[in-house]
Amino acid sequence: MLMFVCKQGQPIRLKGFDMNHPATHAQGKPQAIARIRRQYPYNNVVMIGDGITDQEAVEATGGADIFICYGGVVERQNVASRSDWFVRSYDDLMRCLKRYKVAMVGSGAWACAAVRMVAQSTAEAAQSPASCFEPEVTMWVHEEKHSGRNLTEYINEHHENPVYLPGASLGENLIANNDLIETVRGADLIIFCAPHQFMHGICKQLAAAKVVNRGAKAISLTKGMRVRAEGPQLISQMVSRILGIDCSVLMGANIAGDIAREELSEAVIAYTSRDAGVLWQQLFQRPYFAINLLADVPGAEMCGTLKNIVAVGAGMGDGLGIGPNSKASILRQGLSEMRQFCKYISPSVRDDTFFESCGVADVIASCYGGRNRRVAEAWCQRRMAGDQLVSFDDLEKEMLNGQKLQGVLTSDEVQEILEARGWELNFPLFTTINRIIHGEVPPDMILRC
Ligand SMILES: NC(=O)C1=CN([C@@H]2O[C@H](COP(=O)(O)OP(=O)(O)OC[C@H]3O[C@@H](n4cnc5c(N)ncnc54)[C@H](O)[C@@H]3O)[C@@H](O)[C@H]2O)C=CC1
Ligand SMILES: O=C(CO)COP(=O)(O)O
Repeated sequence: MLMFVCKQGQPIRLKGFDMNHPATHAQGKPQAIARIRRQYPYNNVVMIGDGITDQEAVEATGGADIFICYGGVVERQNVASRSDWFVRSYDDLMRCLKRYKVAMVGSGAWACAAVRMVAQSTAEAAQSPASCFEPEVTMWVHEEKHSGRNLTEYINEHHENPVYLPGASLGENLIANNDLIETVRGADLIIFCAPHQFMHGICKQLAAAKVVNRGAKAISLTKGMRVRAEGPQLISQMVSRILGIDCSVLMGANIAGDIAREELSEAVIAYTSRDAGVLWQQLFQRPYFAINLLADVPGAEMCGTLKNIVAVGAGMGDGLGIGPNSKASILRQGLSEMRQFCKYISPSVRDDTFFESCGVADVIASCYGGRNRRVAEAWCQRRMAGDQLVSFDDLEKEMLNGQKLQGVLTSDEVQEILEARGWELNFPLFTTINRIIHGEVPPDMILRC
C-alpha cells in the first residue's frame, strides 16, 4: 500500500510501501483473490477498481470473474475500455447487488416465531446498502376468521398473529397474504413451515402454478414425513422433488413461544449446498438464536420428526405420574430408537447429529415443554380415569386452538414402515407408543416395553 502523510487533505509525502501487502508486487492481486476463493465458498468474484493492475487481475488464471471499472475518483480510458462495466457512482454498484426476496409458507406458532426472526434480520440488513435481502417478507396464511374478520387482514393491521402466536410483534415488514401462489411468486428464498400433513398438497399447488423460480432455494422447518409404497419421504425430499429446487432444513429444540420471547435457543441448519446453508444462517441467526451448520439433512430432519413420537411417550409417562428416573428411561430409549431408525433408513446419517440441537436437545425440550407431551399427558390421565372414548383428535381441538399435533400422525407413519419391513421388535418403544395410542395395550405398557 502507498502511505501518504496528509496535511489539509493534500498528500505531501510518500512514506513508503507495505512490502508484505499482495497489492505491492506483481501478480499480488490475483494471489489475494485466490486466497479469498480458498477461504470463502464464493462462486463468483468481482474485481472493482480503476487501475490497470485491477483490470489485469481478471485476466490472470484464478483471478476475478469480471471487472467493474470505477470512475468515481479518476477515469482512465484504457482501463474503462477493457472493463465489463463502467460506473461513476457507488450507488449504481449497490443497486445491482442481488437482493433475495423471502417468502414464508405457513402461519402457525413456529412459522410466526421463525418469520419474526427473519423479518428482524431483513429489516436490520436493509440499513446497509450492501444488504442481500429485500426488507419485505411475505407470509402465506391459511385463512380463517378471527373476531369476525380475516386473520390475514388482522395480521397486516396489527403485525401480530393473535390465534397462533399472540403477544409477539411480527414486524411491520412482514406482509401476510392468503393466496399461496401470490405469496411465493418471485421469491428467491422459500421457507416451508406448515404442519407436515399439508405439505404435499401445498407443493403440488405450487408446482401446478409453475410459480417457483428455477434458481430459488428452499428450507423446511416442518417436522414430519410422508410414507409412500417405496418408503419414507422426508419433507425436504418432497420439496426438492416436486419443485425442483435445493432444500435445506432448520431443526432444533425450538419451542415457538420461548423463541418469540427471545429466550436463548439453538438450532441446526442442515444443507446439501454449503452456500445455501451459509445464506440461510445469515437470515435466521439472531443474538438469541444460535445456528450450527451441519452437512446431514436426513439425520437432522429425521431427528426432528421422530422426537415427536418420543414426546408423545414422555407425555403418557407424565400422565401416569412417573418420576424423573422412569421419564429419563423413556427419553434414553427414544433417542436410541431415533438413531437406529435413522441408520436403517439412511446409513450415512452422522453420529454427531444426535448431539446437536436437533437431536438430544430437541428430545429434552419437547419431552418437557412441547404440545405433543402436553396433549398425551391429558389423554393418558383421561384414559386412566376411565374415559375410554377420549381421542387425540378431540384433545387437539380442545387444547390447541387450531395448532396441529404431529406426533400421533408420525407414530402411525413410522409404524407403517416398521410393519412393512418387519422391524417392530427392534423398536419396542415406538411400537408400544403406537399400540397405546390405538388402545391395543394399556398406557402403563410404556413402562414395560
Ligand atoms: N410450534 C412449535 O413450537 C414448533 C413446531 N415445529 C413444526 O413446525 C411445523 C408447523 O407447526 P406450527 O407453525 O407450530 O403450526 P401450528 O400447529 O401452530 O398451526 C397449524 C397451522 O396449520 C394451518 N392449517 C390448518 N389447516 C390447514 C390446511 N388444510 N392447509 C394448510 N395449513 C393449514 C393453520 O392455519 C395454522 O397456521 C410442524 O411440523 C411442527 O412440528 C417445529 C418446531 C417448533
Ligand atoms: O418441535 C418442537 C420443539 O422443538 C415443538 O414440539 P411440539 O409440537 O410437541 O410442541
